[in-house]
Amino acid sequence: MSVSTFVRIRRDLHQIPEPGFAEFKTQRYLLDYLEQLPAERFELKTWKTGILVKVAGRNPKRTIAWRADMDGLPITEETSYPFRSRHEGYMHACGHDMHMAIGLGILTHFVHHPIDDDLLFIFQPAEEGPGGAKPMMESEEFGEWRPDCIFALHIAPEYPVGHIATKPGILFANTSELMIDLVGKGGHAAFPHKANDMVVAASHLVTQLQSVISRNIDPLDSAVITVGKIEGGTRQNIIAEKARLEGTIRTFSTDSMTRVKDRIEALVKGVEAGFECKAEIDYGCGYAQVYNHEEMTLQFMDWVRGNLPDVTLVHCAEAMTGEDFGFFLTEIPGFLFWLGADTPYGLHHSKIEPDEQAIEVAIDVVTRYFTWLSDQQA
Ligand SMILES: CC(=O)N[C@@H](CCC[C@H](N)C(=O)O)C(=O)O
Repeated sequence: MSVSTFVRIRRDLHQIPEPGFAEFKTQRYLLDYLEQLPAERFELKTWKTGILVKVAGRNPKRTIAWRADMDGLPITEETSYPFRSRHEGYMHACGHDMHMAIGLGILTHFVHHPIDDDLLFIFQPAEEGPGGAKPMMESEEFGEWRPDCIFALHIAPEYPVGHIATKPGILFANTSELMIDLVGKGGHAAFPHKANDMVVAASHLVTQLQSVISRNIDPLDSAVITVGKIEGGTRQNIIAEKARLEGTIRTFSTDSMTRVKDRIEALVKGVEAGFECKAEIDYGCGYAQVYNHEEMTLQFMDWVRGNLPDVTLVHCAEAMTGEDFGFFLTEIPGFLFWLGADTPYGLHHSKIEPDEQAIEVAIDVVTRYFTWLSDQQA
C-alpha cells in the first residue's frame, strides 16, 4: 500500500529520535524538506535546534502560529514497526514525529494555497525537557516574528481517529521536575550499624512522598508526584553510600505547587535527620499550565461541530500532562487540542503505535480552521 508524503515523513522522523536541544538530524531533515518547497513563498530562521518558518499571506493583518515539538524520549522501542528507531535507547514515544509531520503538512498546504494572514510555523526543541518554549519565546528570532495567536495539538492514544478533544481554560497541569540526591555512609552489607544505607533512606522517602498528595492536598484539588527513576548502590553486598530519585510534580494551581514543594522539603529534612545523611533537592525544569484561551477555544469547538461532520468533538476534562506550550499561552492567545490516535499503549510507552491516519485528519482540520480564521478578519 502506498503511503502519503506526510506518513512517510513521520516514519523517517520516527527513526531518528533525539534528546532535547540535540535534535540535529531532525533539524537537518526538516530543513532538507523545506528546501524543496518554492523559496519565494516563505522565509526561515533556525534557533538552536529549532526552526521558525514564516509563510507569507496575501494581505496580512496578523500572524497565526502553529507549533510542533521535536524531541524524543530515552526509551528503548518495542513496537512492531519495520521503521523502528535507529537511535539505540531513544524513541518518539510521545508523538512528536507525528506532530512534526502534521506541521509540515499544514505548512506545505499554505505555501501552495496562501491565505490573507501570515503564518508562523514553530518547530520547537526540548519539550520533554529542559524546555525549549520559554527560551525560544525570549529569543530575538521569535521576537521579530512574534505571532498574534498560537495553536498546537498533541496526539491522544485513548481517542479514535477522527476525534478531537479540548476544553476552554486549564487543559494541562503546572509541572516541576524533582531530583533528590541522598548521601550517607557506605559499608559492608554485614555491618549495617557502621553505615547509613541510602537505599533504605530512598525507599522511605519514596513512600513518604506519596503521603504529600493524600494528606496535604485538598482531595478536590489534584496533584501528582511520580518518582520515575531510582538509582543507588553499586553491588548486592555493599551498603549504598548514595541514592538518587528522579521524578515530577504536577498541580493545577501554583499554590498547590508551592505547598507540595514545601512538604517535600520538610520530608527530605526528616530523612536527613532520621538517616543521618545529606540530601539535595533540584527542581530541574518547570512548565506553566496549558491554559486555553476561553473564547477562542469555544469558538473553535463550535466551528468543528458546525463545519466538520466527519470529526467528533469531545469536550474533555483537564489532564495532569505537562507541556511547555503553556509558556506561549501565558503571553499569546490560543489553545491546544488532543488529536485521537487510537492506540492501546499510552504516551511514553515503548510499544505505542499511533494510528497514522490521524496525520491527514489533523492537516485537514487545521488547514480548514486557519483558512476560516483568516477569513474572519478580512
Ligand atoms: C505531553 C507530555 O508528555 N509532556 C511531558 C512534559 C515533561 C516535562 C518535564 N520533563 C517533567 O517531567 O516535569 C510530561 O511528562 O507530561
